[in-house]
Amino acid sequence: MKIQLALDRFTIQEAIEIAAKAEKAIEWIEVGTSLIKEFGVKSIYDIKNRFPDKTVVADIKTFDNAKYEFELCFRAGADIATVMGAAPPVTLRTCMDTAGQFGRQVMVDLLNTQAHQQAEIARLENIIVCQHISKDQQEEGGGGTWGRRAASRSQQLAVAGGISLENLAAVRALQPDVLIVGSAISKASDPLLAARKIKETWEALK
Ligand SMILES: O=C(CO)[C@H](O)[C@H](O)COP(=O)(O)O
Repeated sequence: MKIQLALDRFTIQEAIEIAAKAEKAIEWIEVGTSLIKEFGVKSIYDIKNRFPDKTVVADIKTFDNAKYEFELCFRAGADIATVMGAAPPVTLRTCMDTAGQFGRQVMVDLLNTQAHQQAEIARLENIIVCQHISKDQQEEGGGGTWGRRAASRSQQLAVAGGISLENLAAVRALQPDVLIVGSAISKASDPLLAARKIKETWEALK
């Protein structure tokens, strides 16, 4: 299991400082959608530049204009960029093609996808699918559940949305490859300790 630290609603400098604190206990760093919207692809560039050995995920949540947006992310140094699974099939194909040209990867966010879209996505090879309970669903309270692992063995499963020590057992049952954790680490008084506790608890749940 890898931890992807999601950095949202910070300045670039704050995001770098939090990632630096948690660095030893996380594998992937997500440049959150909010950072990309507020500061542009400079946020991706600065974070990859500071953490060249980490896998950097640009959570751009592409829905259209896939080639342009994915090229922006990859040229800025992202190893992985995200696309919404509810986007038109041509957009998903273009993301896959663009990632292939750069030797990078695609994460497909299943938020609000319909069954027929999930079935199409399950056929894609070598992607990361993300089961995601959105911020709005979290804030509304109790809305949304994480789905199950897709059929394709070449796909990795990531799970996101309000993950904390309290719901780790439920998340563990989904057998994800990647745990996307934001606030539970980034808002903790000691982000390194918070990330380590998640890892230890995860191991203890085996
Ligand atoms: O994609 C996201 C928001 O759109 C975040 O990465 C995700 O929600 C993780 O943050 P948190 O653990 O605070 O929910």
